[in-house]
Amino acid sequence: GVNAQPQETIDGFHLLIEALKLNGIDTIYGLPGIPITDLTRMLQAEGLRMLSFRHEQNAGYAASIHGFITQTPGICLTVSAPGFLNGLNSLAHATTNCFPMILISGSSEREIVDLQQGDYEEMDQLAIAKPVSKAAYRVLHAEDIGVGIARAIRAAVSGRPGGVYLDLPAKLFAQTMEATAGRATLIKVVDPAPAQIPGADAVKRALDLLKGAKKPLILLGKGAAYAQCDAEIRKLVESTGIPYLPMSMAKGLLPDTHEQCASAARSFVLPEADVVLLIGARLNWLLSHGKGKTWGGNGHKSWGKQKFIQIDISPQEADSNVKIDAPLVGDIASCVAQLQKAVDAGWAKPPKEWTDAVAAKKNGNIAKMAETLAKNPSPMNFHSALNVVRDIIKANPDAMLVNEGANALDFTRSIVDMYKPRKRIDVGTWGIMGVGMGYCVAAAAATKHPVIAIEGDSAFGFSGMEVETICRYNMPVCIVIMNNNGVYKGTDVDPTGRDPAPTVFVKGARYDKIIEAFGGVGVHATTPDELRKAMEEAIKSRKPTLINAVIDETAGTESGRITSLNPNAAKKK
Ligand SMILES: Cc1ncc(Cn2c(C)c(CCOP(=O)(O)OP(=O)(O)O)sc2=O)c(N)n1
Ligand SMILES: Nc1ncnc2c1ncn2[C@@H]1O[C@H](COP(=O)(O)OP(=O)(O)O)[C@@H](O)[C@H]1O
Ligand SMILES: [Mg+2]
Repeated sequence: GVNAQPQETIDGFHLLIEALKLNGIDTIYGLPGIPITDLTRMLQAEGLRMLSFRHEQNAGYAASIHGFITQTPGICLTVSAPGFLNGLNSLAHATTNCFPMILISGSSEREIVDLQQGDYEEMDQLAIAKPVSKAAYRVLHAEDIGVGIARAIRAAVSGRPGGVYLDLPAKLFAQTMEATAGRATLIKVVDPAPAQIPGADAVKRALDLLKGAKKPLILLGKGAAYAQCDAEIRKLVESTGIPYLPMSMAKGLLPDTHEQCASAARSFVLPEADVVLLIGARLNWLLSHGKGKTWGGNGHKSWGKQKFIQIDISPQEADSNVKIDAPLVGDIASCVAQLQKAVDAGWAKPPKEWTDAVAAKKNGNIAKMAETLAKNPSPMNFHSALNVVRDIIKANPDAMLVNEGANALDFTRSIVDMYKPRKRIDVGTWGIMGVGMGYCVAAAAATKHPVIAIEGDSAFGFSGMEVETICRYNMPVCIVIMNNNGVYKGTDVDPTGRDPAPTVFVKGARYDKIIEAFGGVGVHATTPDELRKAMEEAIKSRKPTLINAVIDETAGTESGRITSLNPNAAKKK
């Protein structure tokens, strides 16, 4: 017949890119190589932001925290086998922390993998990903890419968010199909994180318990921050008048300076409270599993009498550690809305003796801390350095705060007040070191706000090479390394005299020189004034900056706040 129009075709590369764009994905964190190098070029050419890292682990941490900040899955893209394995840490981190992310890795052909015939970077990646992910899928045919992306997104963000693995064998990308038919296979997911309304009976049970409390306490977890119903949460806290404790990444949901914030009285309110309302917080190790000394311990008058209400989207979380008297299963926004209705209908504030007792304890501790912060020892210690950081964050409440280390983490969490939600992003549930620089890239890419990273010198070392990445994209990141010359402190020695101790680093290390290699601003700060000036300049200039803050080597304690988790070595005979 007449010369038929050549059929327009579409290949696997472009079906994948169009499926991502169709679902509002605009940023990819990854590292090029076989079989995805061309994919990274095409993603960029098609208008997605393709952020390329120096180690896939950091790209993965970036993707995981992108998910926490935006409620859309962060995407990490890696090559097969070694690249995939480097991404696994962050996939497990995302699943553990309930952050939505998708790890997409190229892989070898099934025929060769399944016969173990020794393909280039051969590995059964799907099988290896399953145990550390919330869900894991593989796509073999181009017409299934639309379903694969839809399933991965829905699995990542619905219910309890988590890490999802999507395995794409190399041959998939070059497959082609007729373009119109191909595009018809793509799915734009509808309502991927549906509201989960709590049952009326569960709401009533929770309210009856909370109404009757003499010493109620609200515990806000990172789930409450993730839910992005900030005004509703603030209204519930303020309209009930109940004191609240924010977990690390829930800080800023209400300003830490809020009169109902009980952080400075944590060790008083946990054992004393008679009813505890958990909102998006698990009673895991961070809360001493809801029992033991932290909660009053055996023999304490509240022992075994405390009642728990738990708002959580996971129906299985209740009773994981202690009996939950009123599980309220649903998404936080829906659960808080139901509770608010009852509060609006009339609510008695908690007894004055309770709120006064909390305030007295809190104000006493704040006064003590103020005394410590006012000291100006030389060399600087964590307190005098963080007193500066505290002022900088107060003056720049929109800045993102990345934080990791042991003392560098624990002191920052208690000294640096946060004023807005989802600004403090840190090691999370696992206490994992190495998230810092990946988090900085994602925080800069996902929020456009300036990013301040307070890093232990050991913690920084896990991802330090990404300083080049931060400079390459010219990101407004100000890294402050709390350089106490070691893991926890810098004073250990090798009793045999042969080597440096396993916990110390090069004396007087000049980390600030590293960033100068990539065109960034390096500062060596030995006083609070030098630190303040350098941070203010970095915020103003928005130039990538690394400040090497020299901290007293004796200032830290082993493992910071969690010293008790260290096993006791048997006493030498
Ligand atoms: C991946 C990984 N490796 C090792 C650790 C163990 N660890 C390590 C190695 C820390 C570093 C502490 O040293 P730092 O310099 O970062 O902080 P401070 O000196 O301020 O305490 S904190 C901690 O729990 C970890 N949590 N995660
Ligand atoms: N939108 C949501 N609605 C309800 N629960 C949520 C939501 N998002 C996350 N969660 C829950 O929040 C909890 C977060 O707990 P966790 O990570 O232990 O916080 P933290 O460490 O701050 O205490 C998880 O149990 C998770 O299921
Ligand atoms: Mg250190």
